[in-house]
Amino acid sequence: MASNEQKTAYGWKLESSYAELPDIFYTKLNPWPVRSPKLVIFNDGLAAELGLNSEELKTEEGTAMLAGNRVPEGAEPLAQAYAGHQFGGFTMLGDGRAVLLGEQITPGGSRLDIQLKGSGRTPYSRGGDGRAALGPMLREFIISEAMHALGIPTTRSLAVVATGEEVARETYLPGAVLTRVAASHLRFGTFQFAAYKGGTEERKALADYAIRRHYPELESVDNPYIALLEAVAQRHASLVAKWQLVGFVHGVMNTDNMTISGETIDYGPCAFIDTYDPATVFSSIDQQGRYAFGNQPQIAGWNLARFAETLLPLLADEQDKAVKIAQSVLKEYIESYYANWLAGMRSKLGLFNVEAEDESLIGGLLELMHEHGADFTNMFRALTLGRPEETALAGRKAFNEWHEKWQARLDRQEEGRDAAVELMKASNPNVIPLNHRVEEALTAAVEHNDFTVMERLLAALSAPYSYSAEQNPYTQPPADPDNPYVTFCGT
Ligand SMILES: Nc1ncnc2c1ncn2[C@@H]1O[C@H](COP(=O)(O)OP(=O)(O)OP(=O)(O)O)[C@@H](O)[C@H]1O
Repeated sequence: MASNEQKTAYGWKLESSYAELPDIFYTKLNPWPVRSPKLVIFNDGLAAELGLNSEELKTEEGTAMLAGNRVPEGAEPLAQAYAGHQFGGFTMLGDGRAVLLGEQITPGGSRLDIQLKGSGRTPYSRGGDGRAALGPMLREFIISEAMHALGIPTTRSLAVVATGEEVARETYLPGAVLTRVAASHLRFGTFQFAAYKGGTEERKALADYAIRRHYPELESVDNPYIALLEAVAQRHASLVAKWQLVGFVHGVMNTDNMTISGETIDYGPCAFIDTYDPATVFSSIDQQGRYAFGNQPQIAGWNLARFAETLLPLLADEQDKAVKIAQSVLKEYIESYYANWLAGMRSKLGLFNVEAEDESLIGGLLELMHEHGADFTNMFRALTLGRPEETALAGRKAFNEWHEKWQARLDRQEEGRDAAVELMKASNPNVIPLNHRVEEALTAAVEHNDFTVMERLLAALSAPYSYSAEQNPYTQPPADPDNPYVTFCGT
């Protein structure tokens, strides 16, 4: 048996292909130990997928690993360098409070990054303390796992360990370390770093690595770098459409928060919209609404343009030609995003086939929802369950007319009503992480050391399309829809 097929204790089977990149891309260092680690939440299902031994990891020694106090045997942790456009301005960044323990080779043969977030200072910390607060790490755990259950590509959360130390933010807060699992942590910002700090060789090394790791089928095509750009653009056309279809607001779509794999990353001031309003923002620092719900598809396009710029020397020998190639890929992104979104909206309304009037049917509903402040998730749930009378639009003449048109449209389909309802159930989640429910769970955990509320919420969120009766308490919109209830999203 090859040595890399032997598991160490706890099920670790860590490699570090990332460290084979030129050394400008990282700094090897161990996480900084914390005072008194206590495991507060652990994801048994994910551990099993990773081939990790849950029971061993939950022991004191195992928890010490998830806290960064002990490095798994054979692991060579490192902090990754990257750059990014933050709210439009370019800056050098890097893992300022995270280390990559390594890449776990799973029983299914996947290679997944295991990262500790909140693991102490690194050369990229700038002025920061390298630490993370418990509330935001639990929030990342809940939302990322909910996104996964919704079928949306995302980084995952394996565990949160409370550190027994305080972190100084506006006030003193309990500290924590999150174990994050990702297809990789290659970001658009990693390429921006390569373009800024390295030469063509470094860019090429990074692009080759990204292709090998995420798009191996492109290795043999004529120009794999054009194919890489296209593939990343297509993954984001799909990803952002999925966000829009469930009402997810990322909140900080800086280029360092966009992945080459097409996974959602960095659950900072993110949240799901309650009432439907494209202008919704959850981040208090986003005064201009740059990252508002309705802007996300365009912002992803803007970020893709920054990514494309880093690849220009690899796309074609002449700059003009390279720019034209990039522009055409970006145009395809917009078209593909819209096609994905439209197909998803059709499914949300139980429509199998395409009719010319669908766009106005969909647009008409969204306009009414916006005008009358309808709850996004509940609206589509009510339509799925055939209970239009339970929506905020009930009794309105314009909605009645819309509803009649929609019913007639459904009647024109061959597939029949039962199939339409099944399609709607598979496309409209019964339950999403409603902000007031997330807040309630985090308040119980952080302020009262009670993690049972969070565990019940996680269970309700684990099968969002099941329409089970146990989920009912988690589908009630907030009493006060004007209060966005997003407070644990700091750092
Ligand atoms: N307390 C901190 N100490 C040091 N660096 C920090 C701290 N908080 C954030 N950073 C760094 O600032 C940058 C932007 O922070 P942001 O909050 O967007 O990222 P993050 O949540 O830490 O990381 P990720 O994108 O990996 O989820 C990142 O490079 C991050 O590592």
